[in-house]
Amino acid sequence: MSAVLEPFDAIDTGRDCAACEAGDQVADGRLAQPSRLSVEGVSLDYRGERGPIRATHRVGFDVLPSERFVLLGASGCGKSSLLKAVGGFLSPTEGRILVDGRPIDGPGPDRIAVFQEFDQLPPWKTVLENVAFPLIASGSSPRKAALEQARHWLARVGLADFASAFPHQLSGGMKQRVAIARALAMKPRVLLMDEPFAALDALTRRRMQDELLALWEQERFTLLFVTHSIEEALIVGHRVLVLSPHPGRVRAELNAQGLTPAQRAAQANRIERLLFGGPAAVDAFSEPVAAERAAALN
Ligand SMILES: Nc1ncnc2c1ncn2[C@@H]1O[C@H](COP(=O)(O)OP(=O)(O)OP(=O)(O)O)[C@@H](O)[C@H]1O
Repeated sequence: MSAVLEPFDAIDTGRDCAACEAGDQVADGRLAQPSRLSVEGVSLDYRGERGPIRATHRVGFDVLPSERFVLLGASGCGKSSLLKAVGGFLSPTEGRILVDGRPIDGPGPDRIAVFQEFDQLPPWKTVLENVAFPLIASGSSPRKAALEQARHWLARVGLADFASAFPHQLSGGMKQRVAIARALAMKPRVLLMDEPFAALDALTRRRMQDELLALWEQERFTLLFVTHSIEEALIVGHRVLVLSPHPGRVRAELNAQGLTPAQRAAQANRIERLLFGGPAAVDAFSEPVAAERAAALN
């Protein structure tokens, strides 16, 4: 198998990604300047009964400002753990995580997460209160301004008419839109999404992916998105980091931007081989990609 990269395998360093250079195109200045996220050689361990459980082993990647970056891998490869670590809820055993060159020190409003669960919204609060609550609780905005911001973001996700509804009155997709509005209202520098659409039916999931991309077109936030769906990774991501099974290690970093349908199908096949095809696939993809990426960064 040839180790030569085809054009759509080339690492996207952001130079041909208009969006990645669009830190100054944030709509109305409503979101904070998108940040660069660097994960450097991060190993994550949990305390198990019989000693530490290694979730990821020396994982490294860079997410450029306004880039959509996807972590893809089988169940248990450490995707959520990486997101928790970037969120500041889990400290690396080795390696470090930086936002705009500064090591993170615990959770912060610059990194906000949206999860898969529908019950991430307190059920006793209205939709409007749910979106405004973190702004008020964190002291980011006084109540009146927070409610205004919340209305703005609800309109952005198409839920202006549901401000007074309670979460149980919404569909799964609508609840996820509320969660996205709530996250974006905090003006994060990096938006973290952990399988946000995994619990939705196929049609709603597809629509939500399109809506997320449309929202990103307007707001150009830096996005770190976790999924175990190859299809979703190629729809959502500019780049996709493929992780090996437990403990997660980087198998390859692949371009997912600007692909024709045929290229996307080929890329999906490659990812499938990377995930399930054994060491040959690693030789064919990981090493040249890693080398090219290193060269591009130096
Ligand atoms: N709180 C915890 N305590 C002990 N081990 C944990 C804990 N959370 C995760 N792990 C272990 O760490 C590894 C990685 O888990 P993680 O949830 O990050 O994987 P994942 O790729 O997100 O999986 P999934 O796609 O199923 O959500 C797994 O082996 C898991 O059992």
